[in-house]
Amino acid sequence: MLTLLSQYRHLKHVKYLYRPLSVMSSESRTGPDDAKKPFTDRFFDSAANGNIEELTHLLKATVIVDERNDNGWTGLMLASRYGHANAIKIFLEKGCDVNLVNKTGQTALDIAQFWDQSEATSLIMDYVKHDNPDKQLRNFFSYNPLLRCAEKRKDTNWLENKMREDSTKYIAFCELQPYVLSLPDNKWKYQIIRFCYSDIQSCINDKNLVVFLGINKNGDETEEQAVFAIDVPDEKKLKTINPDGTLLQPFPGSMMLEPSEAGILAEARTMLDWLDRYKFCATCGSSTSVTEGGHKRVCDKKECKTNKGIHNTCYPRTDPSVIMLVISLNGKKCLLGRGKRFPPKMYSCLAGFMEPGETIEDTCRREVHEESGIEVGRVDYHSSQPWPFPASLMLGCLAYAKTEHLKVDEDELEDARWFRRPELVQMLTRQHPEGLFVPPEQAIAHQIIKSWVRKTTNSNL
Ligand SMILES: NC(=O)c1ccc[n+]([C@@H]2O[C@H](COP(=O)([O-])OP(=O)(O)OC[C@H]3O[C@@H](n4cnc5c(N)ncnc54)[C@H](O)[C@@H]3O)[C@@H](O)[C@H]2O)c1
Ligand SMILES: [Mg+2]
Ligand SMILES: [Mg+2]
Ligand SMILES: [Mg+2]
Ligand SMILES: [Zn+2]
Repeated sequence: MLTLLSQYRHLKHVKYLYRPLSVMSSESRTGPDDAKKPFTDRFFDSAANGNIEELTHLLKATVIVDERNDNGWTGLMLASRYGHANAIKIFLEKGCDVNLVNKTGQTALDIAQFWDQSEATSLIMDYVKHDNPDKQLRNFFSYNPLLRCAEKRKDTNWLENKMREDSTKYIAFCELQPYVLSLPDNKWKYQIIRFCYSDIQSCINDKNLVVFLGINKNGDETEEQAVFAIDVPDEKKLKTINPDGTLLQPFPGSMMLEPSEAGILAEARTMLDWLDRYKFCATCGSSTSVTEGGHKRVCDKKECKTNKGIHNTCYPRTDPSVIMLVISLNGKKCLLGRGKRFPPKMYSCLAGFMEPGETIEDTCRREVHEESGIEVGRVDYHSSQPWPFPASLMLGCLAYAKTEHLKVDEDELEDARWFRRPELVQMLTRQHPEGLFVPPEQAIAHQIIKSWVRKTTNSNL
């Protein structure tokens, strides 16, 4: 507590550091000349000054809601710094990204709290709470809005009726790529197309893989709108039903889906992949039949061991993997590596699959040691993320190093390095002088790195 207080006292003296340059200059530059200023300057000034009329006008034009100034500040951050509630409401209504950090690693919420802007703080907190009622960090691919209704999977009549109901929706995949509409003017660029039974009927036959994904929570409750995923191997069939659609590549395509769409994709893609690749009984090699709305495969050979009792080989698989940010002995540096297949200049957290009989903590220690030679002591859990390529569950951790000397496993990594906090901020905000960067915000690696950077905002690193 004492340390926290002394840190805070120290910071009170350096508050001026957070004063954005564009605001300082704007104070002497109001009046008729304003219209001549570059668009982005006017945008940042109107956010900082709470000029609602100008802000609304500019946001209708070319300025995008998450535009950043030279210090990495967004309009929301500036409005939060000066407590302009109405400007904050506009940014939130426009779907701005509340998670972005500026060059000093602060989010708009951090800034509002730091400057004691109580209305701004509660507006952003309410927004985050609404978006995420349990207030825990949620990662991309985890926002599946469907109620899975596992109890309905065994009700064959219910499922068969649901498949044919008018309100039921189908999302279609071809080679594990969803059939989507492109939304060029949106922040999220693609939407998965929903087909009705009458649209897709011609594609359903005995051979098609179909999975019951769940019930749409937002639909009319009396209607119980069911959602299914269907594999349609022939793209041309989909084109005849809806010529405006296209197939979405996993990278970077699926990262450009609206988060709830990406959540549905995470369930559907892993399920269809499993159904397609696990056609035979793992115990006796016989063919299997799909049951329980696509969530189970049962061996066709009656006498097979798997038909007595419950066997995990009948159910879809999920492969737990750890992903960890290793923090140096003195707490000032973090370890990132470059996988051999990464895009040039990208560095990320080390990661690896869990082995049978291991704890999460021990997997972190083993994988870090294998890949970098570093010994890890304490491991803290951070958050998790479904990673449907094809069936990983990423378990994100912070791992505290006991040693510093690197011995990189050249079979897996091209490079691994210790990075200091200022460099990580540059990499997160894509302002690194050598062009180095970390994965995008949709990846859990980005969120773990960002949360360490945020946690250490007030320290002298
Ligand atoms: N979401 C993210 O931010 C993020 C970032 C990095 C890695 N990942 C994912 O983490 C996962 C694990 O990382 P990694 O590849 O470094 O693991 P890793 O370090 O354990 O090395 C991969 C090797 O592990 C072996 N392996 C053991 N179990 C496996 C399984 N179930 N599936 C495939 N290979 C298995 C294979 O020999 C493979 O070549 C990958 O799926 C990767 O896509 C996600
Ligand atoms: Mg690895
Ligand atoms: Mg490894
Ligand atoms: Mg491994
Ligand atoms: Zn069998």
